[in-house]
Amino acid sequence: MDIVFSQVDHCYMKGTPFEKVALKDFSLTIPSGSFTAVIGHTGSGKSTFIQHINGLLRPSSGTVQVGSYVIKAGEKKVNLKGLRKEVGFVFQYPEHQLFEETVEKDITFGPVNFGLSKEKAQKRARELMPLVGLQEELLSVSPFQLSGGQMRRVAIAGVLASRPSVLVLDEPAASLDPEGRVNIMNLFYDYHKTHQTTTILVTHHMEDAAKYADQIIVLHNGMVEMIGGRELIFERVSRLNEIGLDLPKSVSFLQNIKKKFELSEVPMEFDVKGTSNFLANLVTKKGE
Ligand SMILES: Nc1ncnc2c1ncn2[C@@H]1O[C@H](COP(=O)(O)OP(=O)(O)OP(=O)(O)O)[C@@H](O)[C@H]1O
Repeated sequence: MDIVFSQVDHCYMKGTPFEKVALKDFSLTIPSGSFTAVIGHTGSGKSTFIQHINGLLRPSSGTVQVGSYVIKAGEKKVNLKGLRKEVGFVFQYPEHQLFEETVEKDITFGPVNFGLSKEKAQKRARELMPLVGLQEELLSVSPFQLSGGQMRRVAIAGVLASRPSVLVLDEPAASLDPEGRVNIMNLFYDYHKTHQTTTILVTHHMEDAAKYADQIIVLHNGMVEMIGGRELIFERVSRLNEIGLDLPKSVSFLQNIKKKFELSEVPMEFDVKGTSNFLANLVTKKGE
């Protein structure tokens, strides 16, 4: 599903002394099936932006279009239930949203609520367990008996169980150790590749933006500061620094190599472990 924002403004507490314009003249397109990273310093508007994608927030002016769903400022008639089935959200600490007596009930809650039969939802839950790295036997236990990492995986399975066309990830690996974060991020990346899900990742981790995203959106003061592929974004080092963002280490390393050896181009492509494909090829060639 393409996602198109056209001249969107969002103002909190409009008409009060606390009025705050959080998005200004926001226009962009997220192509269907892409992996987009959204970066920006604290308060730049990332959360406000993503909450427009499933109608949790509505534009104060302008239009948000998600596939065939159109949310126009001032218009109330939108089929939000249909839209929310299509757009899955994984917030920070998704495990805090678990509430059912068993893992299976938690995973099947969303799809059953959206009208899928209990049997079909249970089948999906069984299929999802290995995909999120959990044993099927855990379906019958209480999610509150599990470890924090397992609970997070249950919550993620619960979002995937509704088979969303768009997956919005708001720092889904928050608080995990480096290995845990790589595992969770690779899970989402594999899911995105297999199902062609339009994936939007909000992150403070520039490395994750470099590693996974086809498109990067940089926000600053509620506005789209930059939008484009890695090469385009990471070339603008001084502007990124000005707005409080650092280059990912892997990217600055590659740029130093480019400068030192006076290379015309060094492709900014990384495998899922974050290894530069360019450097890996060089090493292989040298060893041949
Ligand atoms: N409910 C609200 N009421 C009033 N102002 C708000 C509200 N939510 C956010 N804001 C303000 O809107 C601006 C954008 O906030 P937003 O949470 O979208 O930024 P963010 O980039 O997601 O920040 P962070 O990285 O800290 O999560 C900030 O100035 C924030 O203080």
